[in-house]
Amino acid sequence: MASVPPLPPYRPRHSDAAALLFRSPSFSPGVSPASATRPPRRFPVVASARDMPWPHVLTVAGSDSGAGAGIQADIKACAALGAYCSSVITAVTAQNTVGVQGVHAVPEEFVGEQLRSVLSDMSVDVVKTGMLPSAGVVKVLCESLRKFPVKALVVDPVMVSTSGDTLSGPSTLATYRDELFSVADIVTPNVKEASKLLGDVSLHTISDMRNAAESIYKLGPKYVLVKGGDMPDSSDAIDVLFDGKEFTELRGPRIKTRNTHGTGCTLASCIAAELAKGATMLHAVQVAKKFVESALYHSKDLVIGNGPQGPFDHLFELKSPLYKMGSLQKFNPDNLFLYAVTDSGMNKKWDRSIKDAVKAAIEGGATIVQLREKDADTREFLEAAKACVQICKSSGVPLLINDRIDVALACNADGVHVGQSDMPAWEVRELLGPGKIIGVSCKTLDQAEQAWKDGADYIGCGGVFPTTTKKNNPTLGFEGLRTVCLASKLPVVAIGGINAGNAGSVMELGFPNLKGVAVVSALFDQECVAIETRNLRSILKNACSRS
Ligand SMILES: Cc1ncc(COP(=O)(O)OP(=O)(O)O)c(N)n1
Ligand SMILES: Cc1nc(C(=O)O)sc1CCOP(=O)(O)O
Ligand SMILES: [Mg+2]
Repeated sequence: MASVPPLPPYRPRHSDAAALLFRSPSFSPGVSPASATRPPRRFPVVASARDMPWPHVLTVAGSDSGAGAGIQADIKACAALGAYCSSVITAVTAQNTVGVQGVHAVPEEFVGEQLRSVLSDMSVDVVKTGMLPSAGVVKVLCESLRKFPVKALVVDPVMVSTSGDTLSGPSTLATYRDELFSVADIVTPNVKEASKLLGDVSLHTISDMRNAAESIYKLGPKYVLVKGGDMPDSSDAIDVLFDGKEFTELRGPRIKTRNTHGTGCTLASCIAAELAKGATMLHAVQVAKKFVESALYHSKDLVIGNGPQGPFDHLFELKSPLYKMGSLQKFNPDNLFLYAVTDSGMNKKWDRSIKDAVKAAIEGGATIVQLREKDADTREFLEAAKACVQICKSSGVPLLINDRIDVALACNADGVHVGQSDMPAWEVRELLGPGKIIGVSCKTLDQAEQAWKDGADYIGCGGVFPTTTKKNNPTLGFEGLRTVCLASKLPVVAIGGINAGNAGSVMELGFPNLKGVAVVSALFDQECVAIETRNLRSILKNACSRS
């Protein structure tokens, strides 16, 4: 795989932001010198700490002196995702970027005592396990969980470190399988661990991973996630999630870096943090995977230690203070089904506000909305965008902003759509963080490949038909759309000249990743937006049932 584009040189942006917020020791909100001519800014009154739930993960794992993995990684991962993380230490390891030099197990009784201290006092939502060095420790943990039940148990079956060192022996393996898996909500082995758990079966393909997930599922957990990050022959990092009925393949680009120490611990801790926040398992796994991918990406050139495996930066967000991880929206490609793109000229022509246009499109069944307001004033646009964020949020419809990353950040939209002459998608990802939706316009297979590498979530491909809405837009036709769909690893939405008369023929093309159509004039250059949207939606549904 070609390498991802280089990051720009490190700029301590957080210190700029801090400088703005905390100008001087005497700074107090609303009376900074710069605000002398502005009305004082009011900060919301925060509820007392007792009133605020704090999602709580307890990690039961080993300490890593190098702090890339183990307890240290778990605490950093949970903190990054906004969960509190308490810790029960099962072993103290001497390790660094070269490998594990020594392991000193904590006596089982003392593991029990730590568990009792935390579980009897603090309201733990989710327990996450890492290194459990002996069968005795597994038993002590199971006993504690019977006494102090929690909402979910995430088991990362750490048996071999990424450097290849054994962290728990064969007798522990049997206890793991017999006692811990049956009470686990999810077990997250990598391929090496899955192979060990199943008696050293060899795992080389996705189909092997699926079979392994199915076999481990039979040992009792509600979900199994077999992680393919170590599979050598793929340019993507593919994980397989199995819930006893369905397999979900989670795909991400493989980030080329030596700094991968602690990815397993981090992924499991992120899953635990999201579950503690109330996420579904699929959402938790998706967020966790995206988090690890982003952390690796942002840390790929960092240097700590001389060994082959370095740690990565869990708190990379601190360098990009604009990230809003707290508002992570799960992107569902099915949202692209009926994509309504607004147009300021058309709104003016029909004497409608942006807000009314969006309301009507949602009423008619639009599944995602993009504000494409090319000639609105920035202030007017931002006000309208903020109102639309509220409308869309209350209907569960994602709202994206065309071109304007600044507006998207200011109104906390769900994401942006950019084209080939706008800010590159990887820069957009840098600014928006891993949780936002990014769409990129692509007309060629190279552009589609680049969009994937840049971390986009979907591509818009067109013009499928001639359009008067976008000037000088080349028409690709069905053949061009087909070429891009076949090359794209991302879901695709078709755009350009699509209307009630031809939308059915687009959907009937039936390319698996062609998820819907994006439309401007057929919805917004019309007298009744809601009626046109409803009509188009039913045409699309009929076409899908035919193809
Ligand atoms: C869904 C979708 N696809 C393509 C575009 C076009 O974006 P871009 O090429 O940046 O052109 P402008 O919209 O900025 O004129 C889109 N907006 N939405
Ligand atoms: C905004 C846009 N992007 C296109 C592309 O090909 O990338 S075509 C287009 C305009 C689509 O408007 P209408 O639905 O009115 O034809
Ligand atoms: Mg653009």
